[in-house]
Amino acid sequence: MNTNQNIDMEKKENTAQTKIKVESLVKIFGNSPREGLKLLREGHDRDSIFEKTGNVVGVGGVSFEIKQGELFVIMGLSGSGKSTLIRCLNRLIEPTSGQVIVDDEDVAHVDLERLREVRRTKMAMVFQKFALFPHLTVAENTEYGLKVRGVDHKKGRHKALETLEIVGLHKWANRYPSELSGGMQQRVGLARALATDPDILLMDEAFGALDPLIRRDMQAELMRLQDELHKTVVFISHDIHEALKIGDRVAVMKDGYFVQVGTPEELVTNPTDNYIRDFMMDVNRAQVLKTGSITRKTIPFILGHGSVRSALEQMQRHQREEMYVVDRGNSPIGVVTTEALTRALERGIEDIKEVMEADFPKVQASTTIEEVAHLCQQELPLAIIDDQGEFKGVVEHSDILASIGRLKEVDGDTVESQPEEVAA
Ligand SMILES: Nc1ncnc2c1ncn2[C@@H]1O[C@H](COP(=O)(O)OP(=O)(O)OP(=O)(O)O)[C@@H](O)[C@H]1O
Repeated sequence: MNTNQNIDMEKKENTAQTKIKVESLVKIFGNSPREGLKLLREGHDRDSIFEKTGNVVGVGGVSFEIKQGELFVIMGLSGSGKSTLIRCLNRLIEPTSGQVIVDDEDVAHVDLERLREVRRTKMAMVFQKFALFPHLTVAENTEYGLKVRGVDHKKGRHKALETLEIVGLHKWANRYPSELSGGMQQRVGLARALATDPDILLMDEAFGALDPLIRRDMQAELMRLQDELHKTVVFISHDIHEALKIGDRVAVMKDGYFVQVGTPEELVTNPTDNYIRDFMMDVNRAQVLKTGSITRKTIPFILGHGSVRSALEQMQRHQREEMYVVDRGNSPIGVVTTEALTRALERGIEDIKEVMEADFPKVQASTTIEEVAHLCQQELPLAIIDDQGEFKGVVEHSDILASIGRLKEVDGDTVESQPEEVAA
């Protein structure tokens, strides 16, 4: 039995600082957007505004905040307003009203010169169609944004090669886009955006043109880059699986509005209406739910606080067959079972260290249930730790099975043990 599993899933850093704050953003297409806006404010819906004025409401008034380092996905069906919204953020499309505050500055209302500066220094966009220049090499394409900014060739080339290395394409620097596969071309698109070192990446259906397998690679690549570079990413997708897989938070958009914004787990376990519920119908919950959401809070035994006898008494009181032992920093360091403790007592062993099993399954709370499902075969419950390595509780194998629907629905609630206070 291989019980020493330590699935090391780095939890994404999500600092508290707001990077983008969008307030009541509206975009109305047509000849008389002001008239459309007036009707919108009077409470008319999209269809009614179209009938009365011929104007199309692309975005009907959305407000949201994105944190520094967050990967925020806007997901919706065709025509829901995703592209319009993301283009309003850098004003490739001029908003009709509302604010787009980036680092305390309302980008929706700065003059064109300042807007160009913001685009050059803070935001870069990655498009679905790659938009590479066919007559330029991979390195030249990557360097392009830097050249436009007036960075000298030597420096620009150095930065381009460095960035190509990050996306794994440095060996292809002197090739032309036509020699590359679709996935590789999109990596160049990504490298070109990253080369300018923007704080914010705007990605409009960036992987939409890729084959499923390559798309999966690119999703993994983006998540890896995100962990490494901590950019703020706004990612548009019409694919709910992609959205739930890569997003720290996902906004589901419909007819120009956000229907629900939440973490993938919140959307799966707590859809606010039938529209969201329908989307979640064919989602594999095990791929979305984290072990942290089914962790049973349990009281561990603190090493140094007692003897074999006191550990056994504590376990009997809690009717537990096994109990994790933590050090004074609350890190799990071993597990004891009633059987081993009883045998130790019979043999007159008093020190818990001599009885403790140090080989046990340890899993980070941010690991998905799918990733730990194979550990169901093991005898011991999983010790769940946070990203600082502190003990959070245990997951029983029945919890894993229940969460993926084989025994019963858990609906993401934390399953708690009886919170009886004991002196350790
Ligand atoms: N330039 C435009 N002029 C008029 N209407 C537009 C224009 N651009 C978009 N629209 C309309 O705005 C609405 C939102 O379009 P948008 O392209 O933002 O949707 P989307 O969710 O990105 O769709 P897709 O996934 O197909 O790109 C649609 O009804 C669309 O017809």
